[in-house]
Amino acid sequence: MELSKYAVGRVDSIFYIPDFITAAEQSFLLHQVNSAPSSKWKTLTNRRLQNWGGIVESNGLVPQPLPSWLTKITEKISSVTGLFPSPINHVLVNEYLPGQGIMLHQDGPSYFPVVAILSLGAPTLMRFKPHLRLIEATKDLEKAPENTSVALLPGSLLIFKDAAYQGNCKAFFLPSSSFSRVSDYLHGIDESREHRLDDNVSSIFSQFLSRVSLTCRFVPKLRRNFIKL
Ligand SMILES: O=C(O)CCC(=O)C(=O)O
Repeated sequence: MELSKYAVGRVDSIFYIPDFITAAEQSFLLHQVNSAPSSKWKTLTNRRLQNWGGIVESNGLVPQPLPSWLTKITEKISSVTGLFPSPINHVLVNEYLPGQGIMLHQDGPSYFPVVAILSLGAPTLMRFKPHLRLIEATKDLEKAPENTSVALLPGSLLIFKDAAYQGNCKAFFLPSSSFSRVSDYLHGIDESREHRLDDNVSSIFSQFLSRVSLTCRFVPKLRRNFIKL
């Protein structure tokens, strides 16, 4: 796939593929998410989540196999995008009720610096905001780093490559051309029922349905499970 055709926003290395999956695939995935035992859900203040693939610790992943309904979709993401060096081995399922969101953040250093987020259910808006250190580093330049937003419709795939995955990207043998400025950006979703695209585009989404997202990543370093006696 020629990914550059799907580049969006005013920040490099963000890609948006609409209709990445069909309505039937969406219903299937939602059904699987909703069939998980209630113990699989972790409830946070502003969303709830399921963790699949194992526990990500600062020094790697204590792996658990992904269920087949997830390997099928993650294999499709890997093969279509060609961005992952090995099979995706970690998926977070987030569920947001109307008005819920996720605060601006950067993903942890254990992940390979590419994220693929599949959206199901309600639409929303993902915001990218320059990190303070990028604002500082570019304050003498003519062009200040910009905020950008991407509307995420159900069935779409958002990809961004984030060198801020602390960054010793060379360790992953990425060509330097694939390093991205997104590394210096935070991403998040406002806790609001209405999402304004940006100052120039006045579309507003009102959310009535809940939204479910699948955040798919690859953790290169695996840790062996151990039992303490
Ligand atoms: O739900 C989303 O689209 C974003 C999730 C996210 O940023 C994360 O899991 O780190």
